[in-house]
Amino acid sequence: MKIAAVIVAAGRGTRAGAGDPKQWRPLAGRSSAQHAMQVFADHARIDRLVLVLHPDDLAAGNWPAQPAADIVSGGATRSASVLAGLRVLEGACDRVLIHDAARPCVSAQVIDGVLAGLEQTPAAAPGVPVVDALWRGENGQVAGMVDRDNLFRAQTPQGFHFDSILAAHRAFPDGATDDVALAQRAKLPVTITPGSEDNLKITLPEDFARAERILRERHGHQAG
Ligand SMILES: Nc1ccn([C@@H]2O[C@H](COP(=O)(O)OP(=O)(O)OP(=O)(O)O)[C@@H](O)[C@H]2O)c(=O)n1
Ligand SMILES: C[C@](O)(CO)[C@H](O)COP(=O)(O)O
Repeated sequence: MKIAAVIVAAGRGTRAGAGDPKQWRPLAGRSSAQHAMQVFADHARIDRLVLVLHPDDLAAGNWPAQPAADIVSGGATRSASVLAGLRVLEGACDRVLIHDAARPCVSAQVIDGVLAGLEQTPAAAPGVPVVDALWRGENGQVAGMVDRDNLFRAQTPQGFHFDSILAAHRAFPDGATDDVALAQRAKLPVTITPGSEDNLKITLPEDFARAERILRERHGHQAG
């Protein structure tokens, strides 16, 4: 059983504010992309890593030498970037985990959960149950309550039987917000596996400080 991970790092991080793209800014001594890649590189069951880069970063030679990965140029959308990563793995793996470079605090436990989920269904991904009450707002006022039962916040890595997700990407070239959404369009059953509050995606400027705190606690003095 060959298992690969595709780390998508071809976005520009516009919501994270000015400066370098979020996946390349230093966090506890390394970039977010490098932290994320290292967790997959250190995992005993992952055989190969693919890093998908923005064409500008590729042209400028802006990516970490370690850990070792196949380097691929991404597309204008997240789905296009994922497909570029999948293409280089065709015929070379049985399972693939697709992960955001902007989620630096992923853990081996979250990865293990996804791999266990893939024993049940062709797709599996981590989710965190919604615990807060949910309101629907209109013009700044509460207009109603939304039932929180059975709602989850989606995370990555999202895992798949390789041939199933490649076929889904090819069948729906217009893409979807993430690979689970695409799997849903392709009618693949998706097992929800345990996510983690720590496995945040850096999206807004305030997310950097939270990710840095988690990484410093995890790595202690080694993180610099
Ligand atoms: N064309 C794209 C767009 C996104 N991503 C990657 O997909 C992940 C999650 O996407 P998101 O948080 O939306 O990243 P950005 O598109 O970079 O952010 P923004 O929407 O704020 O510009 C990130 O690791 C990002 O680099 C990608 O590889 N290719
Ligand atoms: C893939 C993802 O991280 C799952 O939570 C997410 O869909 C990325 O895009 P978003 O635009 O920030 O929702």
